[in-house]
Amino acid sequence: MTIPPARRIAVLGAGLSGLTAAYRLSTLLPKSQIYLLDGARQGGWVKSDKHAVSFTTPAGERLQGTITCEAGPRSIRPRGGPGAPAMLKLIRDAGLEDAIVPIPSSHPAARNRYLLTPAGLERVAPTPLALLKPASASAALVRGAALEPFRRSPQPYPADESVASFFKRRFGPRIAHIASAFVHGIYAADPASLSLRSAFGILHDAEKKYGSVVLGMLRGVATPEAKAAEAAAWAELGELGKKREQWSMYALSGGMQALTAKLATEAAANGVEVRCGAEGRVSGLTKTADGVEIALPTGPLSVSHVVSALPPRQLAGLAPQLPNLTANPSTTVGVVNVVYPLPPGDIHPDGFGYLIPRDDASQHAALGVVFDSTALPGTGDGSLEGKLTKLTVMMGGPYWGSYGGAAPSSADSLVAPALAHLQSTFPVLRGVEPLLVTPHLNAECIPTYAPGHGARLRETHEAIARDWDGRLSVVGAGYGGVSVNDCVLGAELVAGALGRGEEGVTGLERWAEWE
Ligand SMILES: C=Cc1c2[nH]c(c1C)Cc1[nH]c(c(CCC(=O)O)c1C)Cc1[nH]c(c(C)c1CCC(=O)O)Cc1[nH]c(c(C)c1C=C)C2
Repeated sequence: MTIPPARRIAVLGAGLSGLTAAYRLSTLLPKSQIYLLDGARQGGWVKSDKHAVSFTTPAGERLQGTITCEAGPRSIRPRGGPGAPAMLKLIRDAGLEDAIVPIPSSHPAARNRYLLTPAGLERVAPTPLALLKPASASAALVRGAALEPFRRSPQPYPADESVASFFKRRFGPRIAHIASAFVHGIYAADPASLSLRSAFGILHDAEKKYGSVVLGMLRGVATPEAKAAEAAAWAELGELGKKREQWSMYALSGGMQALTAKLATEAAANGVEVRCGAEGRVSGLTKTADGVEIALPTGPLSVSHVVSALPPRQLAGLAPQLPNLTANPSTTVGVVNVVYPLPPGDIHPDGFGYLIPRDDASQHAALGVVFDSTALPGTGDGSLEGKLTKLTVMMGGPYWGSYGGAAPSSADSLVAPALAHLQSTFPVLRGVEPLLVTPHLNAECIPTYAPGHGARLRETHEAIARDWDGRLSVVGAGYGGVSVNDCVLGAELVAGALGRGEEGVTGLERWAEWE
């Protein structure tokens, strides 16, 4: 049964998820009044800062221009689940197709990713040369993969477990240690605190179905229905869907903020009322007979439906009866952009960057380094490209939590350890003055899905459906994935359902049958 589309909808939170929901609702329900409310800045963790720089090259050439540094997400994946076509469709619909900067699969950033081990930087690829070095990480990965199919699975098979326990069980402690680097590079989390099923569900499914991760990956675990749905989503994108097959990732000219800024502009042009900053600070939600009353500094706002794109913990403060919203911690990440007046080739190997397994750079609390100049060419540095080197040091996460330390109180205190870390990896930088150093302390920016997350989402779904009369939906990284694609997908699913006039949309329907 369908009900008439809601007429007054408030979206809480103006990060990527909230902006996507508000923009899409404004296109699907042009006669409805949409509000976008956020007590902080528009854009959330997406922040592309422009900086003017001028410098003299080692050859004596005087250069000046503007460069873009990302404090948050910087690249997008054109594959890997239904979020990928959803993101590309959003970009196209918002009129940003021309801003896409594809990174082809043949590009060094796509081919070369490194691990920093006590022996130095090692390319993650099972090259014959690496395999001849028994101590190399690549050789360990190949050995681990060869032995994995012969390991037994526990009976009964666990409903969920931590990523650390899974890797130790299936591959042994050496590979579990290497895997910590990949967990740092996506979740900035301690593998012992992260749910395998919610973070790397494909590994859980592979072992459960085939008794072996390696066999499962070779045979594939996606259901025919999921494959068909994804193929249809790509087909709907026509030429663009075809073109992306050649890309390993893509970025946006002007940086990721080009997307959030465009969504905000388009939403406002479609009549969305945007209130960000003090006037958008929501202090309470009350269910009424025919909708929801939102407490704002300027007085109550009555709407027929609320879409929360707030972090679950923040929503818990507004709807304390809802279960499980405070079950997951979030991790704080230090992001330090450093720009040197040297060409990238003088500093680092060609590639995307490197990750660091647990403890291998603990004195700097370093998780990894992105080689921005080579990873994201063509995103806004114009004539300075190739003349300077932009690096981003990612720090903190579990080092400021379960690994034992505490988060620093200011972003400025990240500068010294970030520079020391770069100098220890690249001795050529000792004595080179950076052109620019911009530290950011992104407090509680990535949720760590604790084991059992999926089952808790099912309970939250049931509670919203039962207690909110179809008036509340939830979207955002706190629920169904931390990538920008996941954020867009969650918001699109909710906006699409509301746009079709569907009843009782919680945003957590995907977990309704979770076992
Ligand atoms: C070192 C810290 C981090 C780096 N990136 C992130 C952190 C915490 C954040 C991040 N990276 C990825 C995601 C999810 C998906 C997305 O939005 O695209 C998030 C939230 C993607 C990702 N990055 C790496 C891997 C293996 C993945 C998974 C998907 C893929 O293969 O692209 C590796 C990686 N991350 C960082 C570096 C330096 C690095 C590899 C060298 C930085």
